Amino acid sequence: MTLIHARGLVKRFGDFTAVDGIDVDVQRGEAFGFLGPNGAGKSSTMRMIGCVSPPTGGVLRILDLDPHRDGPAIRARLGVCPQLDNLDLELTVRENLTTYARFFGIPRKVARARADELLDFVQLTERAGSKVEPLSGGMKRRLTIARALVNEPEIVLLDEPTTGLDPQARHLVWERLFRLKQQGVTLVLTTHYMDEAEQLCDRLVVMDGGRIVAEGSPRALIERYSTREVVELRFNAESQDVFAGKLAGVGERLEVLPDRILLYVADGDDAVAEVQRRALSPASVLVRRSSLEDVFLHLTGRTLVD
Ligand SMILES: Nc1ncnc2c1ncn2[C@@H]1O[C@H](COP(=O)(O)OP(=O)(O)OP(=O)(O)O)[C@@H](O)[C@H]1O
Repeated sequence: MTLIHARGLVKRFGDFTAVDGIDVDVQRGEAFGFLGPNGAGKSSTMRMIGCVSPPTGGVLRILDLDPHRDGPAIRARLGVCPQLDNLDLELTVRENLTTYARFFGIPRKVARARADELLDFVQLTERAGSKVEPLSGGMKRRLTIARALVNEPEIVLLDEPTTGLDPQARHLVWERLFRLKQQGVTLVLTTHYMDEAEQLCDRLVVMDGGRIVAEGSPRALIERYSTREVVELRFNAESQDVFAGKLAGVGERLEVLPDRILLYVADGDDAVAEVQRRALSPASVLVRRSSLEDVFLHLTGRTLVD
């Protein structure tokens, strides 16, 4: 079943078009991602899906309902984890959940039991009675995710779920989100981290300048828009272009970045051997598999994380 259906969806702010006619379908049980750099239009799209920002144009159906007419009914079935944690600092960890539950008309006793269950799920049981302020960034984010689950939503919207977290905290959030997905919850997330998209998303769209530039599973996108391996070469010299000229014909494609040259190749070791045959001596050589970062670079000519 299609839970989110958008055709030619547009969001304008005055003369500025933030979302420029995108088509999206999200199926039940999917983890779907919007991947793109800052300003690509991801949050604007999420806010329209969350029924807190009306579309300027196009068709949008959520849970087979119309956001304009049925906003409250849709919102009751969504869980929202915004980009910035907006937890109530005056309340305890548990109270943040029980108070939020009251907005959905959940009876006090049920709310308390659900809060305890959710605190267990996000591994915050031991902090239930403490205030929010002293929690680490990762704990706050997990509490925000728990809060988004209070109404047992069918779709959870996560706007950059791990931005600003350290690597360990990110992995813990990913692991919890993966569990949620296993439980059949539909996840829709935005991210500008390609590793996050690769870890979490069954399918994603790559956005740039308000438009969708590619769509597919992480693996399909990499297969379609990149090669199997990438050789990263760094040279000590000032002029990379000179070296780039000498590398012509090695592999399928070459990208010159300010600090390195990327060779897109089927076999990295073969390409490195060819570089050596041409008597070029890079300061460092790294052979790695292609990633979504390479897909984005190929599609837009820019790196994703700037
Ligand atoms: N309320 C608004 N009024 C005017 N312009 C806006 C508004 N909200 C967003 N924009 C602009 O729309 C563009 C897309 O913003 P949006 O937040 O959707 O991008 P994003 O991909 O989510 O990036 P970020 O990761 O920075 O949130 C940006 O150029 C932004 O400045």
